[in-house]
Amino acid sequence: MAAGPARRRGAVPGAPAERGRTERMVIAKAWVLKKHFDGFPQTSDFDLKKIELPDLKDGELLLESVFLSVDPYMRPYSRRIMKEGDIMIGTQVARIVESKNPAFTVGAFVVADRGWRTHFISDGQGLQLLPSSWPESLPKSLALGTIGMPGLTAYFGLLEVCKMKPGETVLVNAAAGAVGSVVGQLAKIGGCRVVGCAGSDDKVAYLKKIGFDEVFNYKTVKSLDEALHKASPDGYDCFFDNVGGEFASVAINQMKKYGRIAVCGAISQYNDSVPQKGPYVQIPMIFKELQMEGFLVTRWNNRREEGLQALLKWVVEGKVKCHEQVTEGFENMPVAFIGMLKGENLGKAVVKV
Ligand SMILES: NC(=O)C1=CN([C@@H]2O[C@H](COP(=O)(O)OP(=O)(O)OC[C@H]3O[C@@H](n4cnc5c(N)ncnc54)[C@H](OP(=O)(O)O)[C@@H]3O)[C@@H](O)[C@H]2O)C=CC1
Ligand SMILES: CCCCCCC/C=C/C=O
Repeated sequence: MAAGPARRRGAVPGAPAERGRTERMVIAKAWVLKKHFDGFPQTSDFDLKKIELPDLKDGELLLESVFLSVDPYMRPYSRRIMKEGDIMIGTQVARIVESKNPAFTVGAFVVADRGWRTHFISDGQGLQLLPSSWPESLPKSLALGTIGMPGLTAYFGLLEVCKMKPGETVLVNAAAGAVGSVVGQLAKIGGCRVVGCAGSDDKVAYLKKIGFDEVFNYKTVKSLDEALHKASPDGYDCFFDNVGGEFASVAINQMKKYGRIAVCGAISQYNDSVPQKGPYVQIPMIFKELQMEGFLVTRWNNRREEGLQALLKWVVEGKVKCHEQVTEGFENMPVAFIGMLKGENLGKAVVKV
């Protein structure tokens, strides 16, 4: 790893999860969506609840979350799949603390998809054990980032959607984030020239350190169009778009003929109450004969192991560097989520319970 985890300044260390134990009674804490987000999420949109967990039945296990992920998709998905009062969606690295299921050993770590909660009971379905070759020295939180869903998004988006080839020029925005930082490093491994854009000078410095060829702060350049042109006067073969909106509208005009655009995310639009209007993509698409493809990482669920093994190997070999923005304390989940949407994270934003 290039750098150790960054601790959010001013974060309140989390109190240990409450265990009102009589025999095995566990009281889980969970964050629920109190009110659907309207514009930018507010801490008042969330409520912290306590849930008493029942005793384990045969075949079940009790898990405690150790790290939880805060991801941009939670913002648009909340409207699509959640109702007010639901526990916030999300994934965690969790440790098995009790097991009445012979397939799962106490002490093992898994990636689970059980939302913003400190403890939960599972029958084992859907739990993903960390790869057996995971080195003891490697932070398990990386299973939510570089060696997890965001890393897989970079891997499949570049290989299968951008179809990058050695010698090509790749553009990626939100480049210092969980997906973008992996996109740039994989593109370098693949023999490409990489241009990245990020929203602070610290992020720009980090991207240079991990091998990006050209980087700029999109918030301080006078003209995005000029900055993109200066970074690659011949244009771009591949554009891995994490941002959408105005950035994408400008960048599309700098694509080379037959360029490929992987539409991965549109974070600049997730908090809009009123949808943004054009410019529209058709004219550059036609005259540059571009391919533009939206994708969800889940399309390659059947190749998850392949992707994770490749990412783990590159991380262990030091070819892919990782940075994490660790917020301490389950109580700070909403703060960490909102901070990530504001761009406060360098690398993957996670919460340590
Ligand atoms: N299609 C798929 O399957 C998946 C898609 N995604 C998408 O990939 C993108 C990146 O996700 P992830 O790496 O997890 O998140 P990041 O770790 O990159 O965190 C989000 C970053 O987005 C940037 N950002 C926030 N608001 C804006 C804005 N208005 N304009 C430009 N940049 C902004 C900020 O960086 P900065 O300081 O540079 O502005 C912020 O740090 C998201 O759009 C997400 O939805 C993620 C996973 C899977
Ligand atoms: C349970 C994890 C689901 C991950 C799906 C990620 C799709 C992301 C889309 C946009 O951010």
